[in-house]
Amino acid sequence: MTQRKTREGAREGTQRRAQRRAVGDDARQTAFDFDGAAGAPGPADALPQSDDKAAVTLHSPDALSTARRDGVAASETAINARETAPPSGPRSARPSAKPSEPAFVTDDAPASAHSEPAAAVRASVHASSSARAATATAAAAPTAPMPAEAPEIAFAWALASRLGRLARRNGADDAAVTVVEQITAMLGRSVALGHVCAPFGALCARLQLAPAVVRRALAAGAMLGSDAPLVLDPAGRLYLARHDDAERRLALGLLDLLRAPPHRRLPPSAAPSSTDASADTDGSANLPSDDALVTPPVTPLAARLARGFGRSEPTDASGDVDWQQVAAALALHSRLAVISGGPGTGKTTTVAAIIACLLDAEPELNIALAAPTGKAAQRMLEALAGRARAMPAELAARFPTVSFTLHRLLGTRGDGSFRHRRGAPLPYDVVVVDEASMIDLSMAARLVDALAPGARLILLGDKDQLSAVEAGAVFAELCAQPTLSAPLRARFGTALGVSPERLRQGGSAPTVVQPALPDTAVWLERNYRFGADSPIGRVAVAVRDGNADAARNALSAASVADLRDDDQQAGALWIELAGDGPLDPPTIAALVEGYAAFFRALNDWRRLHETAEAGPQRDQLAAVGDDAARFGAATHTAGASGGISGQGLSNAFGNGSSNGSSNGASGEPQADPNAPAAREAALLALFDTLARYRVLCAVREGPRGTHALNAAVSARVRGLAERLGMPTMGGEWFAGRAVMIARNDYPLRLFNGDIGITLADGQGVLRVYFQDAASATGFRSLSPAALPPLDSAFAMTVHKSQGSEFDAVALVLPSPGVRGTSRELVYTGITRAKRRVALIGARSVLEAAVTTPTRRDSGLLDRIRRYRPTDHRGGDGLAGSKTADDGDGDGGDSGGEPAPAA
Ligand SMILES: Nc1ncnc2c1ncn2[C@@H]1O[C@H](COP(=O)(O)OP(=O)(O)OP(=O)(O)O)[C@@H](O)[C@H]1O
Repeated sequence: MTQRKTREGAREGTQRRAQRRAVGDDARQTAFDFDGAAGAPGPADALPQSDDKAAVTLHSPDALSTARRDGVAASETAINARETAPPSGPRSARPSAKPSEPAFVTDDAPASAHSEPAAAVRASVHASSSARAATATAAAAPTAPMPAEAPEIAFAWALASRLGRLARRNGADDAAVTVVEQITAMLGRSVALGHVCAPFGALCARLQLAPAVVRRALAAGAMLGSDAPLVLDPAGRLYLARHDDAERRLALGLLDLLRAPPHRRLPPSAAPSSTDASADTDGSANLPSDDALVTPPVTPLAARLARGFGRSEPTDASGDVDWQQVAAALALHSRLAVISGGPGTGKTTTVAAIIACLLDAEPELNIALAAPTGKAAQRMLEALAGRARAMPAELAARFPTVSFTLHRLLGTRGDGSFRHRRGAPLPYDVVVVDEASMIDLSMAARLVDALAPGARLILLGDKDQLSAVEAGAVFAELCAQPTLSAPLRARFGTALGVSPERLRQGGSAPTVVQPALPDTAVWLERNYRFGADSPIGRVAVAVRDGNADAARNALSAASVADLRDDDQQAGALWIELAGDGPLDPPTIAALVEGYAAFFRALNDWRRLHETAEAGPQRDQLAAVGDDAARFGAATHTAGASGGISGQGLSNAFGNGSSNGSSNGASGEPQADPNAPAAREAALLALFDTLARYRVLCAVREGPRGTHALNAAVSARVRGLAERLGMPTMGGEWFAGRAVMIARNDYPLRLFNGDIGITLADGQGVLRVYFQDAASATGFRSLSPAALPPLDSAFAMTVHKSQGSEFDAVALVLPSPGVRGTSRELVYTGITRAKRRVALIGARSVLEAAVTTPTRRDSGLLDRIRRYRPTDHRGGDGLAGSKTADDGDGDGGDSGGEPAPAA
């Protein structure tokens, strides 16, 4: 008996794990967590191997982001997984069963399958063959080879296939399974494109099926309800359960942040006593003061801000509203501050002032700096360290000295869970996150969950940049309506000496509907770096505003020859490229020459490792220079060689000015080659010069994608390395190859986006060098064979460039007709440039991108509004709202959707 129960439990456990895998859930995503109710876990190998493999490949968050980034590769992975998945039901109903079978078409379902929903489905389906065809094309994956740019189709197909099988196992008949497949294919496609949810009514309309029919089919497959893979919310949004769970936790967490004022994590006995709010002389005596809990004695807000910003006067002499100060005041007041601004609008300046104000009041405050990528985290730390140096020494000494990636901050474990979460919070009083527009929904929920009670969260970012690769646009949503309540406007207006009426922005006029999260967001719109008349600033604003004419006017028409300008004159260039094929050789040669300073630094490194006399080296260089000069002459005259020009190469290798290398790029090396300092200086010069310039692409694939351009640039660099006698290894490794890590590797402490440079070590062996703040030298090197997946880094996607800045950027638009550009992408690419940006492509592509903003479906703000009214129930009001929402799976059936049509 006991044995039978154990076997049954094991079977049930296996089944439940299989279900969970089927929708790509994992132990962290608890909304669809069967374990609480499951029997004893079954043997791990109970599932067919192919089933396991497919589920893991297709649905882990990493897989989805990889799918979106990797185009063909991901599609192929998904297809392989689909094709290796075992059959699970009658052949006629399996979308994956037969390549030639049109996916998601119900006509050939067996007649015996007719249930009531099946009959309705069948009737609708017969009436809508064109809709079926459209659906199969747009959402459900075709069985023909996938187009390279359609990883979302592969994901949609795989999800549909999984959930179709799950529905069948749950007892749905063929027709209901077909509906499940169709609707989940469309949902999967939306999710893969970054939406958190999809409008159920619109999905039904596209299928030309009544919502009631679809709901009954979903119910027949046990797709909705407790522990089910899908959730339909009261407003008619269809979610994957894990996204519903993440959105719910995030909404509740954000409301929780706003419910109580900030306070420190001090034990009660050590906590400072409260201070009378009336001591605050800035006119806010009736407001609950943030200072009351944390800062005895309270300093007037105006004085605090003036000190934090290092000004003698609190108010802006021009009489304009100083939104940096407003943002800082908000961050001091509230536990949540969302500060959005483009590059150069003063986000770093503002957050430095906020930290100074907080540390000034509470020297022991624990502050964490974090960002979604290692690069962005490092940039923030360096920028803040720079600001701290201008502050009083005792204050500067208390500034944070480390920064984290979000994964590191939260403590990613090998099994994919996180050390810090609700119940095991982060040991910080303040968490500052830069580049927050890159945070997806799941990470945002985890971050908010992991905050200590009373801790503050300060999010910095640019709402107009690309959103996260994964589902969600949390940052843009949170700062969509930057609205200050009347009491705060009064308080801040008094402190800053401006009328409260002027403290409105983003169209937050009095008539605007109440925002979901007032008193949390501020936009910084004045650009202190570019100035109103700078070409980069003008074109960035025009693109941001969707004004294609203004964008065109702000760009200067240029030719490929202008790209060769090694001095990288400031400006915003437009280089028209007709046709849709690969870039022509002169254009590629010009793009390569952008790396001239890097090549000079590379040559310095080589010289440090030469054992031969200087004479032969110069001879060798001269020979290479001659060779290239011939190439260059051909390029200039015939315009077709694709070589590096004589001018470019002679600059690159020591005959030109030495603006690339810190240890003297021209002539002989100026440092003792055996001194570690000389090696470090040469390495630093390599990283510095590499960081000055980058070729950015909208897409990876295609003739104007990163793969093609990396191959073209790499071929040139490799050729140079060979001619200089620098080592190469196999087909892809050569001295001078710049690489970018494509996947986090925690044991190696390498993270997605980390940049390395391949160089010969003292023994002439190729190693990849990385900057490493933890190392005494500032660098470390690893064997190429030890590295996680990587790409060459001479050309990178705009997505990958987020969080980085370069002096000069060449932004290559895709060929006409290739999807992948958007307003946000072009804006993000342009704003990576500090001095010069060159846009290269077809006019039609630029115009289409500028006029195509990205919109992401989400229920976050609605959910916050929905949960909010329960706030005044008292006690754990927000938790009460959770209960109301928990029933969404079933509740959705009754709320938000029209009554079932007969
Ligand atoms: N209120 C101000 N008055 C004058 N100069 C300012 C002001 N705020 C910022 N700056 C200057 O503008 C430049 C850009 O500021 P900051 O680095 O803070 O902007 P940012 O938004 O963090 O830029 P990025 O996103 O590119 O890092 C800096 O040189 C800074 O000193």
